[in-house]
Amino acid sequence: MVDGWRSDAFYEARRDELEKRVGPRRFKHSLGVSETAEKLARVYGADETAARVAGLLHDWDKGYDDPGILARADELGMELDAELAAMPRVLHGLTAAVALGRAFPELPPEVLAAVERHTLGDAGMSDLDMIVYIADALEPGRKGKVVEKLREKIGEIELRELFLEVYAYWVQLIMERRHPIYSKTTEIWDSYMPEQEVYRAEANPDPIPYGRP
Ligand SMILES: Nc1ncnc2c1ncn2[C@@H]1O[C@H](COP(=O)(O)OP(=O)(O)O)[C@@H](O)[C@H]1O
Repeated sequence: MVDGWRSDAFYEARRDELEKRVGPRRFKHSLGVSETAEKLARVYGADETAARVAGLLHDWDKGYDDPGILARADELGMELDAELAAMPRVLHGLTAAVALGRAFPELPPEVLAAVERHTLGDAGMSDLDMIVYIADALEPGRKGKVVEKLREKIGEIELRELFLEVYAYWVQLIMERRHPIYSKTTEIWDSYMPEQEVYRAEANPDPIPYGRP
């Protein structure tokens, strides 16, 4: 029999608690993320149980309103810099990772990391981190043409490529909604880009290279 955080009993108990912590729409979304993450883990050869559990728990703290999540971070002893303190909507993954780690010490760090990184992403994300990030965007409750196109790519392209496509889609969406972008977003993006060769023009004998008027 499997016990601890990998057991069905653990999953079912957290699922029932989650149902009381968030609204019905968010609860359904979390079940969708859990299922999608498990499927992605199967396709990409990652730990299916870890993906299923991290997907279920990713929005553990999403039930708090803006002042509530700031109070929660404070209660947990988290020190937020001024930028994050001004972006309460992005904090629920960060607080959830700390809170879940304390409430359920048997949860492994890789599951907590995936919960922590599901909103803003990070440099050096693990396969599991990417899987939960992708599942959050592509679970069956998310609608739209772009989402459908991205869904079709599951298993067709590498996990990292799929993650980058989903990340780019989300950042674009945030811009379209005229929401502020977290300042480390470009740094995170660049960390996945191959090193660019710095363009250096050949020394040109003509000081006005594009011709004289
Ligand atoms: N790089 C970013 N910069 C600023 N806001 C972001 C960024 N990524 C996501 N967000 C915002 O954070 C909020 C929570 O996103 P997310 O955690 O992915 O969704 P959910 O918790 O609903 O599954 C959304 O309002 C989203 O637009």
